[in-house]
Amino acid sequence: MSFTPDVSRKSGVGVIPSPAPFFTPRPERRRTDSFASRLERDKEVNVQVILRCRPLTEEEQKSNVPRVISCNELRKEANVLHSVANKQVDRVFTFDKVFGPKAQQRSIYEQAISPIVHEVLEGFSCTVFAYGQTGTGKTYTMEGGMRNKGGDLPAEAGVIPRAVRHIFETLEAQNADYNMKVTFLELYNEEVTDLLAQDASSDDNVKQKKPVSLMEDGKGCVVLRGLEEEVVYSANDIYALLERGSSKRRTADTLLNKRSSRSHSVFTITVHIKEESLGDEELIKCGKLNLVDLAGSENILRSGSRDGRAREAGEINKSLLTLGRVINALVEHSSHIPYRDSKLTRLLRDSLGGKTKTCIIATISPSAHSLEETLSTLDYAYRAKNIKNKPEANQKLSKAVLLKDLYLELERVKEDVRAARDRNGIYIAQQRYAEEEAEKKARIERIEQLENDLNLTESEVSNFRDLYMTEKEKLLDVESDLKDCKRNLDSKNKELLDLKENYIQVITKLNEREAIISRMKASGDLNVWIRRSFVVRANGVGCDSFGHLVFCSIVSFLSSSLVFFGLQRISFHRCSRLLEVLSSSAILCIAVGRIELPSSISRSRHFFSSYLLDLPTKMMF
Ligand SMILES: Nc1ncnc2c1ncn2[C@@H]1O[C@H](COP(=O)(O)OP(=O)(O)OP(=O)(O)O)[C@@H](O)[C@H]1O
Repeated sequence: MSFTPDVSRKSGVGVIPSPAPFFTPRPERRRTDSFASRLERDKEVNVQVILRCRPLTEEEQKSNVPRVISCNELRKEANVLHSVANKQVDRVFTFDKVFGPKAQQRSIYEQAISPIVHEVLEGFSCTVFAYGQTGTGKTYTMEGGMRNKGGDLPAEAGVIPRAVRHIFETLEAQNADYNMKVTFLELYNEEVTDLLAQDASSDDNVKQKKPVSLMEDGKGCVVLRGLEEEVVYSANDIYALLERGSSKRRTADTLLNKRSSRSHSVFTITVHIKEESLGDEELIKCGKLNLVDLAGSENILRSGSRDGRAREAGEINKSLLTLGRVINALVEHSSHIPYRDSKLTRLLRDSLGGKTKTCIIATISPSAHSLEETLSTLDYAYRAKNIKNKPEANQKLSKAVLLKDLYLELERVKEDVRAARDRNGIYIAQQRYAEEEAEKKARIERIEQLENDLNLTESEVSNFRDLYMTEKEKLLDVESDLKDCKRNLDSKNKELLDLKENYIQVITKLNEREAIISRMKASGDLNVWIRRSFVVRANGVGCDSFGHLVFCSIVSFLSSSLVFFGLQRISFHRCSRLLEVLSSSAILCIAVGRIELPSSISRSRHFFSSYLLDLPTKMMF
């Protein structure tokens, strides 16, 4: 949470609201980013979530309410176990730290909060906020018992008084040169009021609280115009302010809590600490601790809230619902985070997804009667664990710049005092002042409304931009696919041309072959005649010996082949080659015939005759 209180104590007539000298660093104050700080900026840190389960109240113990929560502090687990009728609930939730009903305020502070306070003293902004159902111990955890009569802290002292003591003790032990301021505000029914402002009316029954306007500077930081900052010099000063502010908080008696807080409260400690000087330049670091006690989420039926109280509870639930929506949007990395939907989320903006280190203390009741609300709190808190913040140390200020600002501030205050003394300022009638104030308020609300609309439009524009970008990406993909297709088509066309060429070649060859075949067919009758004459000589006349067969074959073949080659006009070279083959075949015939004689004569004779008869045809192709 990073909000800037406007420190003008005297808001109203004739007073120029003075800017806070320290809180909004001006551009010229920004120092060149060191490598370390750049690294730091890149660091993302999850929101730390701590679970605290309160003990059963006396009434709950008396009425023997079953306990449904068991906490394992070592394993950082909370187990919800319950069975009613056919319904069985058995769920385990893990958190950064878990504190059971017996956990003491001191151990919670030392284990979970003390390291955060240490970060504040290092110049970071940190937020601790308690969230949970009504009556589960948020105020007890944050405030607890304030102080004993002697000024010591009691055992029930909560996070705020312990943090205050811790800060003072550490700075005193370091003998540090520091200055500390606190603010305390309340957010009730979407109205921010100052809990530290002196009451406008002396009548205790008419407790008019000073309204605070929630605005934004151009850099997204929330500015609280009219919120008083009290300078404090000791822990006791702070306790006194805390007690004063707490007593003004709106509380009510409900069925679930005798002193139920009906508002959200934010207690902020800002500390400026002088650093060891480097050469002539003296630097001042600024740490901020926001301690937030949220109003409890409430089941209106169970809390027994009626009429005004019910409306109040409705407002509380509405703002907590927006907080839930912001958490969901952050966890789901949505493009639009609905911070502007409630003042609570606007106040907590920097603590959720911003530059602040944040710790959420989720408080639950162990009672079976609160099971539904407990499960809701556990789911809520479990989800919040995934929120990432980018903590950044606050800009260090140089002492010279700080002094210049203080002088300017002093001059302004002097002028105001002079004007008041000399009655030299602007004086207007009370009625007119009230009217102008109402007008101003209406204008502020209108601006807020316009800002909301602008935000919505911006989010729509951003959605359209995203859509346009995705469409553009798709178009690029389609274009690249088209290019690939064109390239493929070109290569296929080329292949087709090659195939056509091949086809033409094949057709030409086929035609040539057909021509040869037709020529052969013309000579086919002669072949048949030669074959027949041979068959007559080999089979019909009959060969009385193998020698005779060979002789007949050779003569027959020579004669038929010579006739055939004559017809085919085959070159002499080819003819002589054929003769060579024929003679070697004949010799082979004789050799084979000799081996197989006498039984295989007729078979070999048939074989050789068919083989030799086909040979010229084979040679042709
Ligand atoms: N851990 C605890 N140990 C002892 N008592 C506790 C503890 N937590 C809460 N209580 C007691 O329970 C009661 C309700 O606590 P508290 O008012 O802090 O609840 P709350 O969550 O702030 O409620 P609401 O949202 O209504 O303000 C108080 O009487 C308080 O003392």
